[in-house]
Amino acid sequence: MRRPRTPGTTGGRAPLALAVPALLAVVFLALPVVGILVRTEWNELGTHLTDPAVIEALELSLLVSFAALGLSLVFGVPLAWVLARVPFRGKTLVRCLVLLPMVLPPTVGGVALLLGFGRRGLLGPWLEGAFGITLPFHTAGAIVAAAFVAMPFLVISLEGALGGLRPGYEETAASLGASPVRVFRTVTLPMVAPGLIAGAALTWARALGEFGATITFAGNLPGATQTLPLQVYLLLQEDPEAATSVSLLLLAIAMAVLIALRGRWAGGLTAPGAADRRDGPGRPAPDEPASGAPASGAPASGAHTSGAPASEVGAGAPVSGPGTGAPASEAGADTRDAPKSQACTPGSSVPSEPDPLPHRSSLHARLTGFTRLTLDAEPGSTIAVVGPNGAGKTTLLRALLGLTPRAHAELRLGDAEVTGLPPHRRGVAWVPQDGALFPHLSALGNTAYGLRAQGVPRAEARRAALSWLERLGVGPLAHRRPAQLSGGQAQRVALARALAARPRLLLLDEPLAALDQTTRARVRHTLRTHLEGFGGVCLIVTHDPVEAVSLADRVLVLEEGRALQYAPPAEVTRRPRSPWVARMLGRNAWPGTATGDGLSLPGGGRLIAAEPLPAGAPALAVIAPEAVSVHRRQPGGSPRNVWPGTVREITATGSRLRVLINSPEAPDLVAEITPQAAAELGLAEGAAVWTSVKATEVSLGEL
Ligand SMILES: Nc1ncnc2c1ncn2[C@@H]1O[C@H](COP(=O)(O)OP(=O)(O)OP(=O)(O)O)[C@@H](O)[C@H]1O
Repeated sequence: MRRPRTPGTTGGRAPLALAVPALLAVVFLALPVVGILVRTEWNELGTHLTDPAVIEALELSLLVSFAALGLSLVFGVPLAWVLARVPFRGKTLVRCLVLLPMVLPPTVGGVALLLGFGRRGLLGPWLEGAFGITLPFHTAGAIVAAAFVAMPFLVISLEGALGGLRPGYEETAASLGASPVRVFRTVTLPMVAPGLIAGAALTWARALGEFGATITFAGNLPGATQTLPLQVYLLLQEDPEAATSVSLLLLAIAMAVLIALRGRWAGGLTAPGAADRRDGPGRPAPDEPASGAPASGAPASGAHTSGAPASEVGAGAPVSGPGTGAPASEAGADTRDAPKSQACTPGSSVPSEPDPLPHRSSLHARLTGFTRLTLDAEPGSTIAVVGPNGAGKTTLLRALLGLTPRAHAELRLGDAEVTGLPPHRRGVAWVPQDGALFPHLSALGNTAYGLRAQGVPRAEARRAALSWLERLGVGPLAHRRPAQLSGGQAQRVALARALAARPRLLLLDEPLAALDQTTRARVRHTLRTHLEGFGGVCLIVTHDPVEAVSLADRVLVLEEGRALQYAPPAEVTRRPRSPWVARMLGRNAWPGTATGDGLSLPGGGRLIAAEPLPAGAPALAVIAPEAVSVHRRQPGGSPRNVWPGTVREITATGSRLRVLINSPEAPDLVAEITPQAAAELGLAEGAAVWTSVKATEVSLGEL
């Protein structure tokens, strides 16, 4: 069997024109190393390396290199973070400064240090006068010289790792209540650990081998600044064999560091987050039913649809007001005073109930900037946010979190005015599209994160977290890392983590987008069940009409940052206010201008409606696909709207067929018919047909 070709390899022999210089390069690099190995007097090695002067230099080298590493960590880590995360003018200049010691000849670096920190340098007299610190000819000087040349390795390596870390992790941590310092300590640092360790190792190795800047700036004083590389230089003149032995020691240390890193720094450093979710929520994977998971096959729709009146929608105008009678508020009222165990989902096996239910909070938000709308919602209600790509759904969520300058939200949650608060103090939990589970924590650690950030003791936080995981049917997976969870399981853990943080407002960004159809129905059911026990307001961004209708009490339709409609799902289904939302709901939607008897279409056609609008108004006609009749011959009789057409596409939806028909006299029309009817009509793609729609089936609404 032939071995598969590694991507990026030629799969054959290297051409001679490349192979020969490549081989010469290897020889060029290897020869000096071989020279040391060959010329070392192995029987004298012990004597040379145990010489008191060598031991003293080795000790000094270790002290200097570790102290330089410490300095680099203390100053370099924050510098790398600022460079990676904070936009500021002059960043390119700062990056050049960081890189400078790497390209500058070390002796020039030493001269520069003298002019900066030396006795007659810019800062030297002040250091000496105020603190009594003299750097040249002191160990402190050797440390400064080593840190100067070595710190860039740490900064560059860590900045690269931070740049590869998606901000979603840190933003989610903040939304769970973690302060910026806590986020840095518990999320950022662990996730960039490989880059940090690699950078630290190289920094240390570079500091250990430092020569030029040290001898120029700090001098060559035995016991104070004479490190091993300086000792080698000295020995080379007095005792070349001993110099070779000490060189071998430094060579061994350098090789050990490189082998430990295994090429991680030099191009092989993978961005954390790229490999951390081998098969996380981003992967559509079957959702193994965990024990305790709610049974599938439960009804997935119609839980919350209601006939609550549609409220007025418009930019800057409240799209809803408290007390609009949304059904969730009624459901919420049922649970408001109920004991916790009753408020929880019936049927979900919850062994213990250590955590209180989240706060009951209403929502009042007024958004300005790219998003311009006012939103009011009752405690316990769920709002589906829908709209075409670029409508501003994510911007709305990020504005509510206080994470974007593109839109500003004046936000009140219950009695709390949170507008001026930073994201971690708002009580707004966010579940991004991919879940953003922290890859270095188990499902339990992830779920306990918010409570720990809020100061809940570890044992209590973990008990509450386990309870939430069990509620969501993933308790048995508590000790798995995110990479060991299927897409559906990871989504449940992400939801448990958000709910466990006891938010007042819950933001779910396409929570089911990554799941396959079967899993989606099951997770949707779980989600709906658990949202029923949630006392705050929940916003769910979705592109899925079933999700919008089955999960939400109200649907917010966005377009270009404005609210086009904010109404219960039944109202949106019956009277969609935009062609996009009508089509999302599977309806035919024709925009046009109202006439005395129906609609005048932009292409010149006409549509007769039983209940016309005042003439001249821009209007949208909505026709349910089931109301479209398909014929092989021109129909006579009562239908007032009849068009000739051609079948363009036939697709199956459940037990029915959707037939897309083009017509020269009208916009595209979708008809939904039974397979039996299609067979009787002999429908096939390209078939010539007639379509008809009764005037009473045309619903007209103002745009
Ligand atoms: N950081 C940004 N800077 C400038 N424009 C942006 C930025 N982020 C988003 N936009 C723009 O703002 C608009 C709204 O974007 P947003 O991501 O909120 O849309 P969305 O409704 O979530 O879209 P989708 O369904 O594709 O996720 C888009 O036109 C987008 O190009």
